[in-house]
Amino acid sequence: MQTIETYDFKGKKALIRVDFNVPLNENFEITDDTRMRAALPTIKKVIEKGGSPIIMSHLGRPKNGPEDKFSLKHLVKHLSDLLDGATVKIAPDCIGDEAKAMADALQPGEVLILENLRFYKEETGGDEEFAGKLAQNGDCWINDAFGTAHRAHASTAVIAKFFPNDKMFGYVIGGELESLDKVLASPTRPMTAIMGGAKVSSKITIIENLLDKVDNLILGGGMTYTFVKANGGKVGSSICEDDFIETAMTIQKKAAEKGVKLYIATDVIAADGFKADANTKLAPANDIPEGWEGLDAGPESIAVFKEVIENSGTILWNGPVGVFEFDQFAVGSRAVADAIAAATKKGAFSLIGGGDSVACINKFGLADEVSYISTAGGALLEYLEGKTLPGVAAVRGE
Ligand SMILES: Nc1ncnc2c1ncn2[C@@H]1O[C@H](COP(=O)(O)OP(=O)(O)OP(=O)(O)O)[C@@H](O)[C@H]1O
Ligand SMILES: O=C(O)[C@H](O)COP(=O)(O)O
Repeated sequence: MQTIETYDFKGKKALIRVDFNVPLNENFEITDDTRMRAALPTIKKVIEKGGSPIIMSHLGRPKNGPEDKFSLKHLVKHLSDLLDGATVKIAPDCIGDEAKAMADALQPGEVLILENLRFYKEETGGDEEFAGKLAQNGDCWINDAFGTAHRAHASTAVIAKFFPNDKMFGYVIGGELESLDKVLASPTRPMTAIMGGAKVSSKITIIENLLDKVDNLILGGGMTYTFVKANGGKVGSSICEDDFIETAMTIQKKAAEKGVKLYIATDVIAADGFKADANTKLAPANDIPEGWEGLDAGPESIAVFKEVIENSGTILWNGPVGVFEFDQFAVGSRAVADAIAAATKKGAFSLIGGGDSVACINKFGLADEVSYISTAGGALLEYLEGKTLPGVAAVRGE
């Protein structure tokens, strides 16, 4: 299999599928450029080895063809800044004569971005003819979009057949797989997963699968209350998914059978509304008054979480343990982030994934103090579930 290191890029046009699906504010300014920064080593390497990078990405989920707010033109200036002022051009379309002409005319050191792939429904439809048209813009294909690797789209998977001997992973996917495989295959024990956040239903299967891998499982944030209710507790108006109470019971039973230690928040900061300036009170997690909802972990839970995390060899964090966006409910997530940083300093391997979890660690300024930050949300979780990701399989020729 080719790699960026071995491949000869000299004079070649390298089609790089990246995940530049970054958040934009109402003025089309990028509010978190983690995914763009992550792709820089791959882009720079292609340039350094004499190739011309041609960037392909989606942005958002446009449904009806081209739409200004989903245009990748909003990213051009910032990419140029990140590349120390390199010339970055944008083609008005991702396929067709004009895009091809612009790709052909690229000078050494210049970068071309093709317009949003999802302006064509053929992209998400995995259309082979469309993939072939994209392929005409380059001599090789680098897949570096880990965040989109769980999608079998034209540019993430189908395009591979047009480059049987000229396809490879970029550094983002390479790094993500290496880090995730390390967590999954040979974790330094004890291994601890912290699962919080708000998406109980979409993450509960992952929790079940994680029981085969971890020694400790911390359940916090919005994840707490379905479990508390399953155990007969009163959760007030906390986020809770009644349809998954049965699953929560099964998970607890399985954890006991497998010897996995489960730590569910025992005390919480309850609020009288989902807002930054809500009134608060400390409450037992299983006795939250009607009209109140748990929005952060309490001091007793935080102390236990910290102790477990700081004595772990491998740590996986997905989902904040409180509504960290509101400062008064960020205490638990801050404590978890600090404990992860402390454990990492002592030699633990720490991996953080998920859009809000990454925003959380960035907010606390601790991104440099953890071992690895994943650029992926859904793709990371599917990989952790043991699923084959189409974007990975396509490069490997599986
Ligand atoms: N107790 C709680 N009640 C309600 N919401 C909570 C609670 N604790 C955390 N949250 C919210 O959960 C959200 C994050 O959940 P989510 O499961 O989406 O995590 P994530 O890291 O973004 O992962 P993904 O990328 O898979 O979405 C945050 O916005 C946070 O405010
Ligand atoms: O943000 C993401 O998770 C990726 O960019 C994939 O986006 P999608 O869920 O719209 O396919």
